[in-house]
Amino acid sequence: MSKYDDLFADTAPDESLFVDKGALDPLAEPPEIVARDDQERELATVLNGVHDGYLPPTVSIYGPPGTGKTLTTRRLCREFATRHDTVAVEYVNLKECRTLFSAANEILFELTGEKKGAYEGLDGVFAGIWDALAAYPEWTVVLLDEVDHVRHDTNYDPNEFFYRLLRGEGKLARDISLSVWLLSNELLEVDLRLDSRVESAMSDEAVFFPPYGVAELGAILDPRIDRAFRDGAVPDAVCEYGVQEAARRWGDARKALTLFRQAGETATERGLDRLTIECVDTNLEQTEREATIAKLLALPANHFVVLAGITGRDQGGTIKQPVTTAEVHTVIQDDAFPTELRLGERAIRQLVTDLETMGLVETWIESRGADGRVKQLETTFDPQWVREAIEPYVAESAYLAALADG
Ligand SMILES: Nc1ncnc2c1ncn2[C@@H]1O[C@H](COP(=O)(O)OP(=O)(O)OP(=O)(O)O)[C@@H](O)[C@H]1O
Repeated sequence: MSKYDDLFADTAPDESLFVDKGALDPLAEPPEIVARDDQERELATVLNGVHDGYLPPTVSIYGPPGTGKTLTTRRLCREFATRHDTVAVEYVNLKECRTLFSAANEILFELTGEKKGAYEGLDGVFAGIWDALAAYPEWTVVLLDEVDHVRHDTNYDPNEFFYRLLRGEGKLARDISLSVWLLSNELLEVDLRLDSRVESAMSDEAVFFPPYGVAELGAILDPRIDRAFRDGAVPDAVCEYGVQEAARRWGDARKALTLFRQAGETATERGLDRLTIECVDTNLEQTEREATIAKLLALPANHFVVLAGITGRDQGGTIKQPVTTAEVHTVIQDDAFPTELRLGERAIRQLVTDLETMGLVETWIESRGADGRVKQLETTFDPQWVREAIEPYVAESAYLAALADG
């Protein structure tokens, strides 16, 4: 017997509680969308506008992560398009786009399978988009997912981008009927601080996806847990407990699926023949930690600097929270940022508001008697996680580099 026979025998999942772990993969398309009847109806009503000769120039689809925005919107549009030759749907994810140019190029790529070189500029890319759409059916719906990811880049003025997309000359000249559906966590007008020129070109059509409650998460998870685990491996009480905790903490289907996968892995590692509440508890924190760190890794550098300032250490080396904006300012003002990028108190306040909107920071006002009222800041998660996510940001600032060394 080679050592690999032993190794494979050792790691073979014969004691596993799973029969089809893939059923808990959040990326796997579920056969049925459940618990989103209201949103499906709203979206279907908008699409049916083609029968009256109208689709809104924009539709905002917004809500917190893992609430089914992408799944529901894509499926509904696809189903509608297969029933109507006059309608085409294209899906573009802008998550990786760091500039206005790359975002536009990504749309072009979806339409044509090709991208333009940088020398053709934004004008060249938009010309390509209008050329492509001229050959499309009468109505085109373009779904722009994670459009909020590109917002803070120095090269990116969302106003410029949206104005071209909605009012571009090439589009108007060719009478192209384009409906741009914007998927994001926040309502874009608020989030991107769009100017009135762009706002007037957008419609106020919006569909909100709220966090899932217990009953909704249960309806999503039950069939997938059934498929994923061996018969009897997930007692009802444990299933209910996990669903309740996932709903109370997150309302996020993606995290809830991950929680049950990890809890199943824990039970298997421990040689148990069924999932226990303890297995779920062990992974609640773990799931939260992974999801938060993923969020931290996607933050623009300035936001991360402020967050690091909120989780600075005191003289004794322990992380001090809560802190005030002034304290954050003091901590990070010695930074070796180029002067023009150094963050003043006003910029810090704005960044804190962003972080609060993203659910990473909470703030409250404390009365200090004669000293007046002071705003206090605190992370909504274990501040130590900021240190765990620091590596990719280290080159951005001397302050972060010092923290990473420390
Ligand atoms: N209503 C639902 N019915 C069945 N499965 C669902 C439902 N909602 C979410 N899911 C599951 O959760 C996964 C994540 O959902 P989705 O990607 O649509 O969330 P989202 O709101 O677009 O999230 P984000 O804002 O992070 O992009 C889906 O791929 C699917 O597996």
